[in-house]
Amino acid sequence: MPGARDLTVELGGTTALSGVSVDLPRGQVTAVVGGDGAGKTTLLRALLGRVATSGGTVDVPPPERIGYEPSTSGVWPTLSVSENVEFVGSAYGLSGDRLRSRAATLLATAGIDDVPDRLGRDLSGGMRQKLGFCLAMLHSPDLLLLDEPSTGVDPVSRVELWRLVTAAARDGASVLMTTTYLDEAERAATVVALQEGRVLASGGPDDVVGTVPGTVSVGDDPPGGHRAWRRGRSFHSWTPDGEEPPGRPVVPDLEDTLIALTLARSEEPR
Ligand SMILES: Nc1ncnc2c1ncn2[C@@H]1O[C@H](COP(=O)(O)OP(=O)(O)OP(=O)(O)O)[C@@H](O)[C@H]1O
Repeated sequence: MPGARDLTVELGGTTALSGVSVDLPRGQVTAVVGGDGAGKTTLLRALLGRVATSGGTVDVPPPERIGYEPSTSGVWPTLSVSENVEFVGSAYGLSGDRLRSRAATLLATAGIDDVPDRLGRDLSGGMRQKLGFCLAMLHSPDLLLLDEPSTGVDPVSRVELWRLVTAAARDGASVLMTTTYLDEAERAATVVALQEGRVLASGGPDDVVGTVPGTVSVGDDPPGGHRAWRRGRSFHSWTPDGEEPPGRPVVPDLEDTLIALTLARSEEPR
């Protein structure tokens, strides 16, 4: 199965990844989540072989069977939509009717088949990300790596992008996407949460939620201390085992879980 084992990457004196493992089964979406600097992009770059690893192994298809959408979308700003397709398609060795029919299907599914002459730089953020996705998919890759495809995209376009991502998996690709949106990650088959280059949690979303130690509780008022966070109009907080929760216990969602795990880890003896 494609994936990586015990990956360690050092970048300019920083340990960007430390002992990270990820399985990438065909037909499944794996979501990599984590805050700024957690190591998400480095993981993608290590899978692509674009960054030197100092430990661990990577097992992925050959480069021509991988599709990659960088966080900047990969769309060429001074080329039109059609020109982007032709340019990227030719880099994959696609041309003529084969390229045209593949591109037509992808662009229509993405809902961006009506602006063939618009320049990349004149597309809205959501349209640009959707075109970037189509470009990464042109050659029907076996492994699709998407770096924050939905960041800065409006909620409707995010739903459409998610539909494209799941369709790619349904067609048999292994899909790995990084995201800062936990509602998206909750719908993936597997979530890998990174923190400071290490795996904070990994598994099916429900399994990850089940790993919270202690209690997550909800209350209307901030309970004070650093163990509380705002959720809508309420405050959630995490309490270690053996301590009285300040509010009513709730079943945590993925967001609560990752905050609680981070708090629990920060209180572990070093
Ligand atoms: N070229 C580099 N030289 C030195 N350190 C780097 C380099 N690239 C990344 N890093 C560091 O490696 C760590 C992981 O960075 P990475 O870009 O993978 O995180 P990320 O989770 O993708 O974050 P973001 O969402 O902010 O891009 C960070 O501490 C970052 O500062």
